[in-house]
Amino acid sequence: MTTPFAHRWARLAADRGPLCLGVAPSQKWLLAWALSPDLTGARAYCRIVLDAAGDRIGAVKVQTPFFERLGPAGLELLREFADAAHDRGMLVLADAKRGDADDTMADLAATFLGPDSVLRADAMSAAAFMGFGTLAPLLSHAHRTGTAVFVLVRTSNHGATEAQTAVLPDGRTVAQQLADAVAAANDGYGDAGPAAAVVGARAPESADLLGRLRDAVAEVPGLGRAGRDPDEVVGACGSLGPGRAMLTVTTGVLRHGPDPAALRRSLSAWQAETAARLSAAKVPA
Ligand SMILES: O=c1ccn([C@@H]2O[C@H](COP(=O)(O)O)[C@@H](O)[C@H]2O)c(=O)[nH]1
Repeated sequence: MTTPFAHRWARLAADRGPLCLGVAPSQKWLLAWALSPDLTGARAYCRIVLDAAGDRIGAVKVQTPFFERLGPAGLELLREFADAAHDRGMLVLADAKRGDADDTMADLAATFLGPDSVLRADAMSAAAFMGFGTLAPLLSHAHRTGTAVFVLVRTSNHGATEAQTAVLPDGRTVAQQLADAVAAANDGYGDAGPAAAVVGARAPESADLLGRLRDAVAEVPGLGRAGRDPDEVVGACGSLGPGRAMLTVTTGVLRHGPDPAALRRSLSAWQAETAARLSAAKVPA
């Protein structure tokens, strides 16, 4: 029997804390780390990140475009990175933000999700712009393989507000409708549903959105960004059950690279801080 993603994450979050490390070998970051902005640089970047993460971090969120731009060798590198992350006990969230018609979704799942897929991730992010129903084949595959689909509910980029807070005829915002759809997609699975959510917690309405998710795992990006108050970001996660919050930091850690010792120090500090802030934010049952 395959262990559901939600249970695997809950166990890791209890052991290693709720922190997820963003992995972004973009040309910008490779140059900032004095690496060549090509496959060689990306390979070195991955080695440094894996060394820094060791076996203490529960999950990595990999920005797939920064690997895809490197062609077939970049995809091979992404797969090697996922294997190496698994060897260190981490879960891999492929942040591909994909969405398409439903007849493509089984193939998308076969590309990204699970040990028999091309890229062997434990989860991927997906957009429901073509209708939440188009995600059904992806969710079924995720259920079968113990993986998860992180649906974009409220993203952390500034430009997202107009589309995601638009009000629907039933009075809910687009983001609220998506959060409710994630919760409904997990109906019948208890606390082990394959639908998860991305909720950038800087937005003032994020606490409401997180509260709508019921048992779904929520990835909360944006920690460590200038202008973001970690208390505000983590505080919004107070209503999530144990092992449901996945708190992602990218820039906040990467800016300490490429020195592995500095990266490790930053990761440890974020790990301790997020765990403490999350437990302080918990709403008593
Ligand atoms: O809505 C968003 C906005 C940005 N990202 C990606 O996250 C990292 C930056 O993360 P920070 O923790 O805010 O530094 C960058 O790679 C963006 O592409 C995202 O996933 N969602």
